[in-house]
Amino acid sequence: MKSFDRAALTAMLADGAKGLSLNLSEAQIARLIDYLALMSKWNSVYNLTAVRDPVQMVTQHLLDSLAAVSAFEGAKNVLDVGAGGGLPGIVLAIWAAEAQPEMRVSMIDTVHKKTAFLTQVKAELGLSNVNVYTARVEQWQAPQKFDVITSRAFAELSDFVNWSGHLLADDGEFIALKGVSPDAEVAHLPTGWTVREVRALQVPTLQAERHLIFIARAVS
Ligand SMILES: C[S@@+](CC[C@H](N)C(=O)[O-])C[C@H]1O[C@@H](n2cnc3c(N)ncnc32)[C@H](O)[C@@H]1O
Repeated sequence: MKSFDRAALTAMLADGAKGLSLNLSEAQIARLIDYLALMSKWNSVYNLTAVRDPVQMVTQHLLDSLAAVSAFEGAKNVLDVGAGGGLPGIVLAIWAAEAQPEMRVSMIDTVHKKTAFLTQVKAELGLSNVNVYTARVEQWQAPQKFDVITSRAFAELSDFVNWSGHLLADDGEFIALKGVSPDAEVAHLPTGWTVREVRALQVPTLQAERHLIFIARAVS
């Protein structure tokens, strides 16, 4: 399906969310599809994703990000580094707006075109729980520290931690969204950091491995 068949995409997303045991409301599903429509519409201008087929976008972007959201339960102040077109940050914010209203989701990217798109998504979807920043994360001083810092398809774990560690609260944690379990990257984590958990994820309709890597400061 190359055209945007809203009803079919909505049904597919609702099925996938059930498969993840996520109790999404009709309003959450509708907002996620609105986001997909914006990404689809603006992709050629903003170069947001190589995935062009809306059906593939449901699986590879929406369900892939939704599979991770339960790991963020209880987080208050989340940063998505290298957010690009908003994955997982926008999906997390749409989920949290109803499920965790006290959560704020900040997104940072170096590319102005991408953060302009994120600002537009925030306005069009009325996501008052979102902040967008344009900067290199390693040079950025945030208004406050974050209790969770996440990324998907951003960098090796050592770079992720080295470049963003100054933004993490003392008792905070990184949650990296990865494909196959990145054992070599885990082995090369910089001193002072420890992997708390590697959690395998099952993404409905996606025939590929997915893992969440939880990293915290090592206790000395
Ligand atoms: C492969 S994309 C992934 C985008 C999104 N997370 C996703 O999964 O679709 C990596 C993103 O990281 C951004 N990026 C690269 N280096 C960065 C840095 N030092 N600070 C902030 N963003 C950076 C790029 O501009 C790009 O949008």
